[in-house]
Amino acid sequence: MTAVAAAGEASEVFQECGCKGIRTCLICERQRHVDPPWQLFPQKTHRFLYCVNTGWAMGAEDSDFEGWAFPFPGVTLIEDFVTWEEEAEMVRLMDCDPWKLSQSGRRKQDYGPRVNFRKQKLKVAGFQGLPSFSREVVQRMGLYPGLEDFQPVEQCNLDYSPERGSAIDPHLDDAWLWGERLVSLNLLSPTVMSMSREGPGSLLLSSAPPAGPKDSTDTAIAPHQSVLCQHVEVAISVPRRSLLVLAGAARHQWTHAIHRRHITARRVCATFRELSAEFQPGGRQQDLGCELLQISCSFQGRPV
Ligand SMILES: O=C(O)CCC(=O)C(=O)O
Ligand SMILES: [Fe+2]
Repeated sequence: MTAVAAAGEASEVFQECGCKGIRTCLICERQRHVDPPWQLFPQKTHRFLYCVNTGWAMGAEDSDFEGWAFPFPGVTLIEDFVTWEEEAEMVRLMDCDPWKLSQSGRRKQDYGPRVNFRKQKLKVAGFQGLPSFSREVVQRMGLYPGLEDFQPVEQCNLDYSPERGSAIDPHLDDAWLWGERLVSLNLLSPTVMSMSREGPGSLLLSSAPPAGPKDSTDTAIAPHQSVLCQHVEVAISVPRRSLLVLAGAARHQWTHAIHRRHITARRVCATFRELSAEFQPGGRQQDLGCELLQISCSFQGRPV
């Protein structure tokens, strides 16, 4: 047997995770005796914390920009979206179905059409809709301002654990098939969604607004400064049982990620996605969109 064949076989034998390419988790890092890539090249990051009351990103304590802030539109956080009992029942039902190994120590269950994003192709066959246990939570979403017309056609459950070193690298969600709002329900433990923007770019900072309600801040007279920075990160604290909606700039201009250090206990997240304009009435693929929507809201789904 050649060395290459032996190595190939060995990696199959040891493959207990779903990592590929540059992605790693604690399991494969231990087996391969490697460090995670993000530890090799630490970069200077300007850290901000998202304030739910003002909708601003505030310079972190003891950072270069403490006391400074900038508006961070496109984030909605709804606390206590499900009760403790609903949370327990949802996770119990999810655990009745198998979880598939995924990248970076995550496990996954997907209820949606099969999609090849690179080729922009999708298959309806096999998709039976969202699971029945989500009917009530999806209906509840429609009661909140900004979500009245939200009709998801995909639910993706992700399971994170500190033992596996689960995380999700900074990324933007697809915008060919998936629409404006990304809605995720955060279950079992709190976490932090890290929004980032790679520079070089300038940031227009104002002296931090008071932590009052979103529209009550008069920033016109506040001191301003424009700063050039390479790597900016805005941390959004996401409580257990809350619903996080990303839209607008938070959806399209800032990547989102969950760092390993922000998974401190088992966390299950259910992300709901709607169709893009291309698949909505008036769009080029409206018929396909209509078919997907009908299947989705039958709530007879099994994981695909
Ligand atoms: O776990 C999360 O909250 C984010 C998941 C996510 O970004 C994704 O599935 O695209
Ligand atoms: Fe995402």
